[in-house]
Amino acid sequence: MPSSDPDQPNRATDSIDATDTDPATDSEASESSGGAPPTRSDGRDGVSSQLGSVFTTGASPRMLRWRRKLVQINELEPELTGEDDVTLRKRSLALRYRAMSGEKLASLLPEAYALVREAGRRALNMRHYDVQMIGGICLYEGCVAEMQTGEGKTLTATLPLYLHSLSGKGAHLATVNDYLAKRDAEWMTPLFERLGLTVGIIQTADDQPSRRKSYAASVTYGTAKEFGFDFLRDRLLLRAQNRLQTEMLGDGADGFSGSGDQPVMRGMHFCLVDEADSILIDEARTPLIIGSIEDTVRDQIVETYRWGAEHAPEYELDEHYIIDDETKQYELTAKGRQKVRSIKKSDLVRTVGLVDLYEFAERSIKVHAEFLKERQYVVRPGEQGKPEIVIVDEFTGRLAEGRKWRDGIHQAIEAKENLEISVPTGQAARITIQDLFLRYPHLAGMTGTAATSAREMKKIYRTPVIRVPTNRPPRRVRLKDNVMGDIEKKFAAIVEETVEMNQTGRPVLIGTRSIDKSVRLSQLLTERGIEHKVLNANNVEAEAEIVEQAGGEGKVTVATNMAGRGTDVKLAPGVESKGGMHVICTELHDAARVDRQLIGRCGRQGDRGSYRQYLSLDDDILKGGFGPDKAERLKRIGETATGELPAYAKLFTKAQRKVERKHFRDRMVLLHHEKERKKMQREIGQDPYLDTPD
Ligand SMILES: Nc1ncnc2c1ncn2[C@@H]1O[C@H](COP(=O)(O)OP(=O)(O)OP(=O)(O)O)[C@@H](O)[C@H]1O
Repeated sequence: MPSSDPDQPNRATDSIDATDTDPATDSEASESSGGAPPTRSDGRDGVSSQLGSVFTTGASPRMLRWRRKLVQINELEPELTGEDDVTLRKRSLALRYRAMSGEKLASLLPEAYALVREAGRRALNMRHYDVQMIGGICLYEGCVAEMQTGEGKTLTATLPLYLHSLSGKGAHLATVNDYLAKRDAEWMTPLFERLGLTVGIIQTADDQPSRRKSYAASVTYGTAKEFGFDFLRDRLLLRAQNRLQTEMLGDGADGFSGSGDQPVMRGMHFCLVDEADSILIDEARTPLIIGSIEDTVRDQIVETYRWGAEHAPEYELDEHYIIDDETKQYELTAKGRQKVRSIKKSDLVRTVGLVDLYEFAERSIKVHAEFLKERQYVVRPGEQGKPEIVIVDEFTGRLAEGRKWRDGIHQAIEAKENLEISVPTGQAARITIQDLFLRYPHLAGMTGTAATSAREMKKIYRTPVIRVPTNRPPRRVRLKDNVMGDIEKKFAAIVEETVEMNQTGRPVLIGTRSIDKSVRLSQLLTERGIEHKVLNANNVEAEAEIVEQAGGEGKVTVATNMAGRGTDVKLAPGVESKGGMHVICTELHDAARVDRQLIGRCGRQGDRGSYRQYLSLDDDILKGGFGPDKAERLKRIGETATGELPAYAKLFTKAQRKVERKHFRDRMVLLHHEKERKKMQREIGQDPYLDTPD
């Protein structure tokens, strides 16, 4: 559905009022407000008591509306449970038919969600909890659902993916890496298959035909990056085939003529972004760029220039070519074209199309006849001593440094002079992650830690952030922050705490801000004889495995905070009764949500767990927040101070807020500039994704 303004598509969200999550709220407050134990239903109206607490007086109209939907879904359950697999599938097909005939997805939601829940129960032995249904409804309505880590985002995602796929335009799930895309897709495939859906997985190494097949599936899992590159490649293809006329064609999904190569995507309809904070906020500015010329094509072009130059002296005026009096164009005669076809060619040149070869020959002949060394140009040593062509200005006779002839003339001269041929590699297409996701008419996100970026999400993507209650009351304990004078004292205290925890058998996870700090801590732990594993962002698959095992008895893991993201830390038997996992945060990050991500590794799904934040007066965050002068003063205080310094604790969160605000402003400025650039380009008839400045 092309929207009138391709950059501001109409979202499926209802009126987006104040966010339900207050970014300034102390996140811990909600963690302790657990409520009732995990029961399936409180027996009153089929809604679990866990949710009951959410819908008490003061609940927003939106929440009350969702609750009514949930009741409808739950009412369908007994009926569906009694039906066999074939009937379930038939129901699913009937829903698809209704959606394709134009019935509103919102009206199909209760039955669709009840079906997905039943399919999950049968195929995966996982019945969506009521809180997951609420998460699913919130995602369908175009929100970012903040669900605590370990609450089952993977299963929740199946709900909106299924519902949106019914309209037959595809539903995408964007993750942060190939590994997670594959793992989640394979995990959820049995559920989708029960309902007659197909699942596609995009991996970086996939070729075009297999990508096309994956996008043709009902639901497609892949990384944000691959979705972006496929969008760009398709757009380049459409332009090459003259099928992309104006930006107003939207994503080019409609009206293909059907000849030649086909794009791999069949449009961008709905995208659910996993780890939304990381993809939509942290990566927002990352540009995805496709070079205009691939290496093999480049080699082919270079060889064809050389082939042209080598044979140019053999062509005779009037016999092989003529010069148009008016346009001064060089044109091959029939005999000239015959000559082009018959002269010897290397394997690479032979693969060039004939029409192109004629053009190469004509250009080389023109250059041979008209462009004379020491007249129109000179050859001089350029950068790094390599000889290069410098144009002689025809009016002033001076050297025009840095200027180049266009339309391949410059390269043809380089070939004639046997110099290195400067085939441009420039950007052919470019899009930022932010722009990419703004192109989806329906966008939603899931994350464990969006509360701190709620304002930004809403402002940029118009996706309100909704905190979804946990299925089981969280029992994560925050231990008092520990402020030390400097990093050495801080690390020493961290090692002591690790030793103590280790003696009780509880697993410890230590998060650092950088790789070198994780290496330093690892050294100190080794000196104390503590066995441990170190993780940094090198091998995602191996890391996922280590993180998974980090919940073993007496395990110590040091990790940069991004390591092993999206992987479930499972507590080994017996660890829970010892107090669960203990997480040590060694420093504040620029974004509070990164800290919360680390904290979320413990106390998953109602498990016990604890964490402590360590800080020191020489932490980077102080410099980022208050500037070098104040940071230096604090550092000096820290150097002489001994013991804990609790009076300074508040300073750190203040600094973090300042840094967050600065990053936020930067991102808004980028958004503004990008918008202006695109507007300007459209006004002059350019494509903002393909006509990119080099
Ligand atoms: N409805 C359910 N019934 C039974 N088990 C469930 C259910 N939902 C989730 N789980 C289990 O909870 C665990 C965590 O699920 P998942 O990995 O999707 O969490 P997550 O929210 O994505 O966590 P993270 O933020 O770390 O990525 C899984 O082991 C899954 O099997």
